[in-house]
Formats: sequence, structure tokens, C-alpha cells
Amino acid sequence: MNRRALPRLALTAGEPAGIGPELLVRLAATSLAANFIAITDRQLLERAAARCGLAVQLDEDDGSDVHHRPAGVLRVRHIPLGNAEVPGHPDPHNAQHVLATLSEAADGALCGRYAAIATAPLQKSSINDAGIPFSGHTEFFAERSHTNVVMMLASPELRVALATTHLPLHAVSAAINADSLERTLRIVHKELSTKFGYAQPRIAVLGLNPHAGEGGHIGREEIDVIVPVMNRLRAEGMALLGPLPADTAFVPAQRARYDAVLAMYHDQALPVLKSEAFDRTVNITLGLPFIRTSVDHGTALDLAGTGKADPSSLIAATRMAMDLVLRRSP
Ligand SMILES: NC(=O)C1=CN([C@@H]2O[C@H](COP(=O)(O)OP(=O)(O)OC[C@H]3O[C@@H](n4cnc5c(N)ncnc54)[C@H](O)[C@@H]3O)[C@@H](O)[C@H]2O)C=CC1
Ligand SMILES: NCC(=O)COP(=O)(O)O
Repeated sequence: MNRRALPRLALTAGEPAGIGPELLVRLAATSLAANFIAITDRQLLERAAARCGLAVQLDEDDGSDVHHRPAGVLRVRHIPLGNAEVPGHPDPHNAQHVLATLSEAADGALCGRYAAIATAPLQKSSINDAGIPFSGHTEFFAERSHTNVVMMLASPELRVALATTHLPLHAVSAAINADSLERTLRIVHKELSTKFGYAQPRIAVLGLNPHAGEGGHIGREEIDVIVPVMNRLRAEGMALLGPLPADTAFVPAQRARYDAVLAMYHDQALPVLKSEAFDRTVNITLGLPFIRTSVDHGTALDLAGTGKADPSSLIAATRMAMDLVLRRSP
């Protein structure tokens, strides 16, 4: 019998003191048909499994093919912690460990060692507290692969891409210029078509200001930047709607008119998604030369160590990564 090898899916555990390690062992306990390779510290996973009351078999990753993964089996690429974790209390001495896991995942995906990456949440502030400039996985993977990317969060009902990601609010307006907006819309348009199967994706673009600027009376970014870029791309045939006022863009009548939304900043649209589908939303980085998905939530330090964290978003992220791998495969 000539069965295909299961796709090699890299999993990073994120912040050692957060819920990430527990989510990885809960994912391993499912029967999802993937060869999961956890890139993290082996003992960290053993302690997480004990906290969850789960028996998990941790095998060193030797790179060999796997045709069937029994539930509870997880391969590991061991990257040692700096200090043993204290759940709920991130330790900046582990920042280099966290970054080493991301580097291994990115470099491995770039050279084909992994078919895709799914990431558990990390604590950005702990990496910053170690004196390392860092704003998120999205920016890290973009830099590592020398590409322009777009963060998109997707539930089964709604997809929201972001024109800017992890910026202080006062810096958002200056970061939205004609070049960056056009580049972002091109990436979103292309990937909705290549990865999500929309032949002619309909993208709603949000305004930056209340009431999308109210004809220039509450801000001029729509008139000076957003509309000219949209008109240029419409002339090429892109189906763009807006700029829509963000406060009404998500009412049912509007939602029927688009396949995805481009929001101008992180908190303009993510609360809509997270309030209606916190357990079903996946974060996906568009524009990378490899597939990377992630959870929609953070490190939940209040729950870390209790074994009670809900793995649904990581499971959804893993399923999406596997679907994208299968869609890409000949
Ligand atoms: N992909 C990533 O690496 C992300 C990392 N973060 C990081 O997480 C840190 C904490 O973020 P917060 O804003 O506090 O949001 P959070 O998502 O960690 O927590 C918000 C609330 O949701 C609950 N929650 C989160 N995930 C859960 C799960 N899987 N099961 C059950 N309950 C869950 C928490 O217990 C808390 O009550 C941030 O400082 C940020 O650095 C945040 C978002 C994404
Ligand atoms: N709210 C989404 C988020 O912050 C995810 O960031 P990243 O670490 O995946 O770039």
C-alpha cells in the first residue's frame, strides 16, 4: 500500500509561562491527521501534560515520514528553556528560547522541512523586557523571509485583514500611505484568490476616521490616501467596497456585500471577530513564502498552569494550515 506521508506541521509553544504548552499537548491528544513537530523544550511539554492530566508520548523528531499518528503522540525538536517556567509569570530570560523556536520554525518552513507552521501565543512584552525589539510573530516572520505580509484573522463567517498591526494608535495615520495601502490590498486580493478560492474577491475597505471622515470634516485620510488607492485598483478590476464607516461595516446588510474586510488598525475590527467567534477564529499571515497560522487569543496568564485553557482556536488554526497544505499539494 502506497500511503502518503502526513504533512509535517511545526508547532511553536510561544510563551513558556502562558497557556501555549498546554494547548500543544491538548492538540496532540486529538486524532488530527498531521505529523506534529513541537519546537520547544521537551520537559516543558512533559510538565504541561502533567498539569492537563494527559498522557502524551514525546518522540524526538528524526525527520522520517509518518503515515499514521496515534492520538497522544507528538514529535519534538528540543530547544532548551533558559529557566524553568513559572505558569502565569513570564521570565525575560526565556526570550531567546522563544525567538529560537520561531527561527527554527521559519527556517525549517523556508527550506521545506516543515509543510506549515501553527503558533501558540507568546508574550510580546516579556521579549521586550529582555531588551529585544519585537512586535509579533507576523513582523518576525516577514523580516526572516524578507517579504511584505498582511495579518488576517478569519472565522468561518468573517475575514478581517489589517492595514497596520502592532503600532501605538498615534502612529497609525502616518503608517497608512498610498504605497503601503496598495501593497496590502494587492496581497489580500491575491491570497483570497490563491489560498481561499475566491475568483474575484470582494473586499470592503474601512475608513480610518469616524464616519469614514464625514466628507473631510472629521479627517482627510480617506480623501487623500484611501480613495485614490481604491480607485486605482478598481480601474485594474478589483472589487472594492467603501471606504465604509467602521461602526456600521459589520451589520448584516453590509456583510452580505463582501468576502473580507480591510481594517486600518488592530482594534478597529478584531473586537468584532473575537466577540462573536473567539474559539473559532484563526490568525493567518498572508504574503509569506510559507503557510503560517495561529490562535486568535493571547497567553491567558490568568489560566496558565490550570490545564483549563480551551484549545479550540489552536485546533482551528491547525486545521486551516492542513487545508492550505493539501490545497497546495499536487
Ligand atoms: N499570537 C500571539 O502570540 C498573541 C499574543 N498575545 C499576547 O498575549 C498577551 C495577553 O493578551 P490579553 O490581551 O490579556 O488576551 P488573552 O487572549 O491572553 O486573554 C483575554 C481573556 O481571554 C481568556 N482566554 C484567552 N485564551 C483563552 C483560551 N484558549 N481558553 C480560555 N480562555 C482564554 C483569558 O483567560 C482572558 O480572560 C499580550 O500581552 C500579547 O503579548 C495576544 C494576542 C495574540
Ligand atoms: N491580535 C493578534 C495578534 O496580536 C497576533 O500577533 P502575532 O504574534 O501573530 O503577530
